[in-house]
Amino acid sequence: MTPLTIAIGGDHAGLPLKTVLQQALVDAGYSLIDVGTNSADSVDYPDFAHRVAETVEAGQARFGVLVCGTGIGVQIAANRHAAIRAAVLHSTTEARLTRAHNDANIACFGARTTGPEVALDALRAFLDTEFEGGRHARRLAKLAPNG
Ligand SMILES: O=C(CO)[C@H](O)[C@H](O)[C@H](O)COP(=O)(O)O
Repeated sequence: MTPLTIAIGGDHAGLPLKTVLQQALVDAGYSLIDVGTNSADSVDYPDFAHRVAETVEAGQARFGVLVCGTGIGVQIAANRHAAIRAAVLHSTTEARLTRAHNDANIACFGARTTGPEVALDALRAFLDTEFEGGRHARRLAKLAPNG
């Protein structure tokens, strides 16, 4: 079976947590598209958020993972793309519900706000939860521009 592909990226502030999440995803058998950054040099988080969003929008990856200092900047940038529903996660409950109810396709994390164990648990819950559809699909339709 073809492994699920995940696009991953983030800025310098997110790099320590991105590295942990990236290794865990590889160990779990996922195929990764890493858009960077991979150095501690200061960079701009929207550049990496847009790359991950574009990769998911193009269907080259099923899900995206984004990491910056708080997860908020990358979430804002990714959500400017029409096909993207990006959510900042601080718990397994948020991860499960944003997949089940919002059909979120990008998980965002804050390396300065969320520890690696909590982030890893949340990412696993995000990837293991299916969208429930039904009433939630009707609501998602209303998220479309001018919806
Ligand atoms: O954009 C952010 C907040 O949503 C991210 O946390 C960035 O990583 C942060 O702004 C980077 O800050 P720095 O002082 O340039 O390291």
